[in-house]
Amino acid sequence: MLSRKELFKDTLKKAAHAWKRTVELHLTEEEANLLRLYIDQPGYVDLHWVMFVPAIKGQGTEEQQKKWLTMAYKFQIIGTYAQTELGHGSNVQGLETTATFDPSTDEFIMHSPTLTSSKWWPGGLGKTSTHAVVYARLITEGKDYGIHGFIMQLRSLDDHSPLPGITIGDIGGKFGSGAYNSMDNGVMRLDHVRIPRDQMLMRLAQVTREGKYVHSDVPKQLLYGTMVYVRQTIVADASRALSRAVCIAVRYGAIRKQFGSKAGGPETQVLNYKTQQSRLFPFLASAYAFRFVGQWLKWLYTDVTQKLESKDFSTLPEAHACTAGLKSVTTSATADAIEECQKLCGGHGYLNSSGLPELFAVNLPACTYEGDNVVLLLQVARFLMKTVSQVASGKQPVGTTAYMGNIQHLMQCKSVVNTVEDWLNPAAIKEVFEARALRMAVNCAQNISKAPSQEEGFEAAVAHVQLIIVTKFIEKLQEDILGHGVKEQLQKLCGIYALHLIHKHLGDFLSTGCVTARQGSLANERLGKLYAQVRPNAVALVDAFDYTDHYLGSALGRYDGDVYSALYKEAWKDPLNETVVPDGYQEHLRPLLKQQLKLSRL
Ligand SMILES: CC(C)(COP(=O)(O)OP(=O)(O)OC[C@H]1O[C@@H](n2cnc3c(N)ncnc32)[C@H](O)[C@@H]1OP(=O)(O)O)[C@@H](O)C(=O)NCCC(=O)NCCSC(=O)/C=C/CC(=O)O
Ligand SMILES: Cc1cc2nc3c(=O)[nH]c(=O)nc-3n(C[C@H](O)[C@H](O)[C@H](O)COP(=O)(O)OP(=O)(O)OC[C@H]3O[C@@H](n4cnc5c(N)ncnc54)[C@H](O)[C@@H]3O)c2cc1C
Repeated sequence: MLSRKELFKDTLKKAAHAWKRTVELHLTEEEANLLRLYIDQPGYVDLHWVMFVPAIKGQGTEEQQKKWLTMAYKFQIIGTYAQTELGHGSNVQGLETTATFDPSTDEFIMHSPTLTSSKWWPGGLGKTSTHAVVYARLITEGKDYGIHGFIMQLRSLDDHSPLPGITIGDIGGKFGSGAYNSMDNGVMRLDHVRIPRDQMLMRLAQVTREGKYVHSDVPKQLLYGTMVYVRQTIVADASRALSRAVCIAVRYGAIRKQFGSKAGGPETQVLNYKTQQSRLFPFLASAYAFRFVGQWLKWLYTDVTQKLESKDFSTLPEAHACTAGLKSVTTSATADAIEECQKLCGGHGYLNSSGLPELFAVNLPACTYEGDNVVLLLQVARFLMKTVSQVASGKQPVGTTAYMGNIQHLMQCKSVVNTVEDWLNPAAIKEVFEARALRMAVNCAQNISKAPSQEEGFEAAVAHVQLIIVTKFIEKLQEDILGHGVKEQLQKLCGIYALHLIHKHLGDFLSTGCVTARQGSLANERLGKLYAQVRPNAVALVDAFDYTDHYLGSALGRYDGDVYSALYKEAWKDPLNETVVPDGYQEHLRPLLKQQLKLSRL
């Protein structure tokens, strides 16, 4: 087991190799990220590509982009994204770091005025990054203009030592033993560090030589643009992580046999048990659902970015709501699913050699970074409340809230489901999800009008996001899908995804009158039938993810199913097994045993 310092050094070696190959092969950002996925390290290349570069692209002027991105693409500098502080992470407007303009020297003075203003968490900040985009309160002419981004050099490019006025280090070990512990999430304090005025990212606003603050014609929300970008990538990451865990649990469930042997015959595959299927197959369906909605979200983000370039900001609120909501719902579901997949594999799921503990440790923080999942859902609730009031004033909603324009019908419709088979009808499913989401949003708006609260709407936001995921799965099935019988299997998985949500949130559907108790029971009955129908193809459906054993990193999820010899082989690799008599026996165990033996002979 490597120490944290050895783990860090090993990861730095891998990351430096990845960067070298990135430059030598002239990789694009997309390709560099794929390379990062292959080495499967949430290391330094993450923040450099995923946040430092996008922040400069989104908030820098053309001139600033030209200057800084040229160096960043060639890895002449290594950047991170320093926004969160010890005292504030969710509340960006509450950040305390200051950037005070000094007209006498044409510089900003970057300072950490309090302990809680210490930058805290930025990945790669502790030991690796030479530069950062630092978010701070811009103060000029004695006035505080709120949070803006500034490019700062942190370390010497000669010997990597911190620059004067900068105290910088690692925040210490984190949950889990692997990847995130190889990452130097850092702490940084600034003691009146001066930077040139032109290192303020000036696309959104600028400060003139005289110190005048000038806001540009782009919405201030573009300050948050980098987080929108990352959140849409996180949905794809979640679908990948979930499909890895499901692949391991399904393959192992097909190999593992427990009980059920008759007359000395073979025991039963645990994947045949209904309890195993009802716990695992919704995750299999979710893995496909999140992959499809992630593909759609990537299209939405690209479309919004193109519109922004032509100064069309009309879809920015929708992009924020969709990226925030989908990041929240998919990462929470994925973290819960990976933990459950560990349990679905019994004791062996708890072994590091199963690959599941590390998968859990690396993906659990996704519920927090890039925005705490509750805080992000409250942003979606805010967006929904604005939409409901716009509908009330006669404005026709568009995009993912277009269904709210059908308010007359959806507020009173009754589900058309009368038989188990009716629950296979995508139109019936979509209408039930639309009605639930709309009715919950309207109920929330009515409650807020009676008693305004920032925290109303959490459940309505979940209902809206789940509707988006179900809708995108249904739309995916309306496309041409290659492969004999593939569409039929995906239709079953779409049914499982939607009906397991009805089962899980039946209270919502009943309390808003979208389904009756009988229809709810028919949904459960249909769900059980779908599990049985998917069982014969479950292994094929996870093989379809096409993960190599190397990438899966699991003795339980091996393609060849040779689980027990793999577990046994892995066990002997453990350092504890380097000696048959363990270190410590002579000092601690032997004296006790000898002493007790002697006493027993007296
Ligand atoms: C919670 C936030 C959004 C609160 O923002 P704030 O300005 O304080 O208040 P409002 O809620 O009133 O928002 C004002 C206005 O702006 C809109 N808006 C908010 N965010 C965005 C956005 N991203 N894009 C577009 N528009 C946005 C909002 O809808 C309001 O518009 P109205 O028309 O309704 O007025 C904010 O504090 C926030 O985002 N908090 C989360 C912080 C966060 O995500 N931090 C991540 C740090 S980086 C990180 O974690 C890296 C991890 C490393 C790794 O990934 O490995
Ligand atoms: C592994 C990892 C890597 C990270 N990397 C970076 C990085 O590279 N750069 C960077 O800048 N940051 C980074 N972060 C920090 C991360 O962005 C923040 O931790 C995250 O935004 C959550 O903010 P917080 O820690 O302040 O949580 P808090 O907001 O303090 O959350 C604590 C609790 O309060 C609740 N809460 C907060 N506000 C409200 C509200 N208004 N209503 C209801 N409940 C509320 C939350 O739901 C949560 O349950 C990283 C974090 C982690 C874990």
